[in-house]
Amino acid sequence: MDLLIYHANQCDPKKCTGRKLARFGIARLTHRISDLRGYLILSPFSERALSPADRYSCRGLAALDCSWAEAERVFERIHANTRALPFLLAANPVNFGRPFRLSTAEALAAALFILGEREQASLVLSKFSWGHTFFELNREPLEEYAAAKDSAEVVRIQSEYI
Ligand SMILES: C[S@@+](CC[C@H](N)C(=O)[O-])C[C@H]1O[C@@H](n2cnc3c(N)ncnc32)[C@H](O)[C@@H]1O
Repeated sequence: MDLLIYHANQCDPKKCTGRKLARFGIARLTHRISDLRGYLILSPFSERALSPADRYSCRGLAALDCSWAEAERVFERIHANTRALPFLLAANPVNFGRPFRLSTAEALAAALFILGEREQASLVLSKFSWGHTFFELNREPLEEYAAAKDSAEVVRIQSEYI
């Protein structure tokens, strides 16, 4: 699946997971919001949860690599085609153990897993020393979300974990 990252240039380049994915040719970077057209955009502010039913409804997946402090303002400019990821724990060193606050790489990998693209999900996180920890921490909910029929079922499953 095609992966696109809108990059807002707000992060420490050494720690930025989006830049790292681009360096490995796993995702493309863009600085233009208009390039996101047609992509399913991963947004923690979306009212709709991602589910396997989204699998064929987009040309690819997009994330917005920006600072968490600026995220609400950046996402104000994005209106269509957004999806939130359900309850999952971050494994990255900056937000380890925090629910919902995933790095760009974790968000893309989780979305790929839910959409049935498990090999690509593993490839995304294989570039990070903590990548396997994300799957270990979240294996059970990820399996359940990936087997859900639609967004409403994902939300129901999520409520059992919160
Ligand atoms: C705010 S940026 C932070 C990037 C961080 N500096 C890094 O290097 O990975 C993380 C992006 O991943 C996606 N993301 C993270 N958590 C998410 C969630 N719970 N639901 C949907 N998307 C999420 C969003 O696209 C979000 O903008």
